[in-house]
Amino acid sequence: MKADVAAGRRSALDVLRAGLADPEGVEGRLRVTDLLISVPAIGVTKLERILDELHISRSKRIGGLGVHQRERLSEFLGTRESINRSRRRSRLVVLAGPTAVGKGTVASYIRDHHPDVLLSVSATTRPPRPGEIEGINYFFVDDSGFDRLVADDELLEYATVHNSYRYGTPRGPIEQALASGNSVLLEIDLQGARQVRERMPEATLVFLAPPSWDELVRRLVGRGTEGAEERARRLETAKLELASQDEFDFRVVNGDVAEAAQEVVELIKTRGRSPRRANPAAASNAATTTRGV
Ligand SMILES: Nc1ncnc2c1ncn2[C@@H]1O[C@H](COP(=O)(O)OP(=O)(O)OP(=O)(O)O)[C@@H](O)[C@H]1O
Ligand SMILES: Nc1nc2c(ncn2[C@@H]2O[C@H](COP(=O)(O)O)[C@@H](O)[C@H]2O)c(=O)[nH]1
Repeated sequence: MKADVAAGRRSALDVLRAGLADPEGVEGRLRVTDLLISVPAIGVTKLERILDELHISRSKRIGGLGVHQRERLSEFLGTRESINRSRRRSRLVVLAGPTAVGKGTVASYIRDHHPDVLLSVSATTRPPRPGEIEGINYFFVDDSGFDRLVADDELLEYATVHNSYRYGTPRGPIEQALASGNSVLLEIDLQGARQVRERMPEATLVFLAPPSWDELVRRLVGRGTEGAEERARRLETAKLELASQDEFDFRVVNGDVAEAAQEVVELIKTRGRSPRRANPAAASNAATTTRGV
């Protein structure tokens, strides 16, 4: 029975209800500690705190709970289950990868074709490029505006990218979207991806890889938005980013924008998490998802 709860085959609330209905039955004789510890993400430390908050002693069995203890435990498990349900439905996916690989292009394609996925809009101290729109591409702020966002803890993560400008992910819209069961896509750099992993370990990290180094350089030069010095700086960072692929859950090669976007959307919409390591197999010209092994 405990194994059923741990594996998600039966909810802890169902077991509690069965135990209360039949105090002498199998569920009724189950200790509350055993019930709680079988709930995913409740470990020994949390267990102590929860028992204290519910005013239930360690030795209590479900069938022996008093009226108020029953109410408190039912409410606790009910709330926990509804939070878990909404977390299971929603996903946070981080798309990272070297400069000019096409992160922004793939992310915009997803925004335009999959309006159900929230594409996070970052704050940055970088000045707008021609055609970039405030609130769509970025929230453009000056240094003191960015300092304020940091001081007010309004950013989920932030970093100085390519040793030049600061970029950060506003926390509020993401928390709102996840709480209401929607999926969120962050298009950020490697430092930011690492911070998100630290703060939200349930996030899925996707590495967008170029078909080849030469193609990456072609895309950067072809975009024409950076001078030679800035391009050189970005390519230096790119080498470090390419070397970090193993930290990601999945690797998608951006050969064709629509195909790469489709691969990312499938990762957003499907459930299972991968083991941590992405396979840095040779890149191909097509979008290719490589699962962690
Ligand atoms: N699959 C693709 N095939 C050919 N060109 C592409 C592809 N994807 C993106 N590009 C082009 O590559 C250039 C860089 O793309 P984009 O600006 O989206 O990269 P990025 O990863 O967001 O870069 P950065 O990290 O520097 O902001 C753009 O000119 C874009 O049109
Ligand atoms: N850590 C973060 N990195 C971000 C964020 N938004 C964008 N980025 C990354 O910055 C570089 C440069 O972007 P560009 O628009 O100036 O070319 C790129 O790698 C983006 O992914 C963010 O919120 N946090």
